[in-house]
Amino acid sequence: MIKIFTDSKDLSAFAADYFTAAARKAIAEKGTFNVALTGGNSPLQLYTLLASPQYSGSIDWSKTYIFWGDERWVPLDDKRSNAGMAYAALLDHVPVNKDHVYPMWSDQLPPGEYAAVYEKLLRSHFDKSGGTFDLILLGMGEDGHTASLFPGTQVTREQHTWVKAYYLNPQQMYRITLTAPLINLADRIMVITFGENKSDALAHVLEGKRDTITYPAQLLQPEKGELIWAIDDKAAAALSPDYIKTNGI
Ligand SMILES: O=C1O[C@H](COP(=O)(O)O)[C@@H](O)[C@H](O)[C@H]1O
Repeated sequence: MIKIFTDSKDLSAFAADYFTAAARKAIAEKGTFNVALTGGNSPLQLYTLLASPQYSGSIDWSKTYIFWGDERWVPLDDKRSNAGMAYAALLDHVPVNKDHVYPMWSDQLPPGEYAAVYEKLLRSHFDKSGGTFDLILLGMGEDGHTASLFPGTQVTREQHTWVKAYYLNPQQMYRITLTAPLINLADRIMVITFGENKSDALAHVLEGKRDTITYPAQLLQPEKGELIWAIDDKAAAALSPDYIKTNGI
């Protein structure tokens, strides 16, 4: 499904409503809400909105467990940190239990070891709380990457492991990421994508020939859950009218 907006404010309000509804449903049904946050610029407005009195009061943050879809392997006070951004825009302003927040970062372990620890933590958390992620938020880069599943990387071929870390040469940094086998178990995936610089990649991802090595966002194919692309009209510019007619909501 895709939902196209002409205004980023409307897009973020839609995403905030979606987030809130997912949280309320999960908490009503099983007592917890398990969500993975995304990084980059796209979710900033959403996080700010969720922190506002209009939204923050409608979620039981004490029953909310926060994970991440991916991370740049930098400390939280580094301006590139996805978790640092989420704390500043959202988590520092809502009554979430800080012990229920699991950034993908450790200053004690190297990234590869921490990826295994993070996977263990997720498996044990899901054993206790039941199910997997109620919601995974993601973005998409102009190269068609999502989470830290970058074009041409081995991690796009992963079939079993849930969390991987690897050195991303072009960026000269480690990345840590959930992999497609775990992402696709989620009940809901929402990908937030803005801007004309993403229109070519988005058209390839949604309408092009399947090539998940070149366009890793094509890996998003939930087994049973819902996948929704919340995009602006600039990102949607290269989609065909037929595709929009068939998949638009
Ligand atoms: O590097 C990353 O980029 C993507 C896309 O970011 P955006 O700034 O274009 O919205 C993001 O989804 C991912 O979490 C992040 O690590």
